[in-house]
Amino acid sequence: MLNVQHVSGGYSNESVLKDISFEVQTGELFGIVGPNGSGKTTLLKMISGILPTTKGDIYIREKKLQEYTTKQLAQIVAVLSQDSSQSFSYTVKETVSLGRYAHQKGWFQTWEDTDEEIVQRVMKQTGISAFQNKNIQQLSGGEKQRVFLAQALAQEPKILLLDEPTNHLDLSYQKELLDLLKYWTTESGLTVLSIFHDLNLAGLYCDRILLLENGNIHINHIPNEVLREERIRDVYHTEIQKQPHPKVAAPQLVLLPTYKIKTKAIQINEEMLQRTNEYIQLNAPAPLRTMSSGVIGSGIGWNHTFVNRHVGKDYNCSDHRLEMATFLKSNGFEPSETVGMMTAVILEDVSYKFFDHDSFSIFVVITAGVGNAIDVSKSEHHSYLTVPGTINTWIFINGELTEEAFIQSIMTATEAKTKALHDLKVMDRVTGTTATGTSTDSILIAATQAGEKLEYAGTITPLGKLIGKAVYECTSEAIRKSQKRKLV
Ligand SMILES: Nc1ncnc2c1ncn2[C@@H]1O[C@H](COP(=O)(O)OP(=O)(O)OP(=O)(O)O)[C@@H](O)[C@H]1O
Repeated sequence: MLNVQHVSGGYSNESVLKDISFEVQTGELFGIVGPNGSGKTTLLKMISGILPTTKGDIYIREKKLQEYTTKQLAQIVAVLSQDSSQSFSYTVKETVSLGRYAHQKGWFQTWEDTDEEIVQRVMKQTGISAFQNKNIQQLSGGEKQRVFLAQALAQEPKILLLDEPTNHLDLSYQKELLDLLKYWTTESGLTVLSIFHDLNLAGLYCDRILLLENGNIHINHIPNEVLREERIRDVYHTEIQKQPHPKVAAPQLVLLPTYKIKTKAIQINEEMLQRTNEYIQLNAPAPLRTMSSGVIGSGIGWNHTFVNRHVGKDYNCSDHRLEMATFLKSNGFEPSETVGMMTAVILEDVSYKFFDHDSFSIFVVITAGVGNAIDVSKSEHHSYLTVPGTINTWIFINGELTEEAFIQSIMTATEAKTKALHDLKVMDRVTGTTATGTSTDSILIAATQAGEKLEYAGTITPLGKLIGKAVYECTSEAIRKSQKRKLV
């Protein structure tokens, strides 16, 4: 659809673009990104025919750009530029209707039913029908942006060139516009070339991204390859981190602020632990990076407060997350900053230990009841029943963990717990075999992310050794305490 071949050029004596070549296929959503001044707008101006090239050629549908008349080009290419806002005193509808110019015939322009239909349709698609009779001068930046987008769409182009189309739009219109562009490229074969400053939006929506650096193509590839951490760091000269989008297979980048509120090196220990008959609570002086399976605050996050709540054995609730959130709120906790677990164990039977290594330390807190003990290798013999967690393991680490170390911490802790059950000969009542855990165990790994960097937490690493020992000892002690209580 579009073929840019060895294009160079710029303004008067200043050459901005240097030997640029790339192709865009029909139906592609093609992103152009790059730092300020890298030549993105210049490139778009050349493709739209506003700015001449000094070298090279641009082909649209295999025909050179210069061979098109202005009107012919307007039937194929529509442009939404950054400075579209040069608004004369037109109404919204009049402004959109100007987009039909390229399709009107003869000296005396006629307005036909199809023109009206198209104008109404694009106004609806861009959400501006309601104020079609308003003067464009009276609109907000985002509303104007949508009017000029509607004007470009009224042109019924085959190629849509957009210079930062989302820069005035609020979150919902950004998403709506990009969803629409994606829909039109996928379903109607519209070809879209768009400049993006927001690399995450580019990563989320584009089929391919061209990264410009000082007027040269740094790379033209799929988003995952273009948005590599080292590449973006080098080209944009800033610290970022790449992570997968939580819902779709797209890369996302987060900025790493240089200015961080530096808290004093904190140490999580038993002085921070408080217990009532109703719950055990630990308030960290700063948010901790967490990975957990709590009823509240599960998954990966940052949390301040940790609550292990006692509930009766007969606790039964259709929405235990909501019920727990309500409980937390009514006790003065902020659910969005809390990892919350439940247990039927008497909280007095909690076991906790602090272990120190040269440069890091861990604090482990465990409640354990084994009424629900299960041998995982034979769990098919059990019916599915959700009851409050019976072994709740909290592991606080005063150190900086990698993602790998978080996951390995869970593995190491699970092995240690299983060994404790084995050594105490805790049995699965249904199968008569040694239990490996209980049916609803919960775990929390929470790290201060300050101090020594701990790459790994496998069983024979320094961190793994501490976790293994602490979890084994605390689980054993907590089980013994709760078993003793039953015998009394
Ligand atoms: N009309 C102009 N006359 C002379 N030089 C210009 C003109 N417009 C842009 N330039 C220069 O060309 C270079 C590339 O500008 P361009 O607008 O293409 O960059 P960009 O990548 O779109 O930047 P931004 O992200 O800031 O929008 C810059 O150094 C800029 O100063």
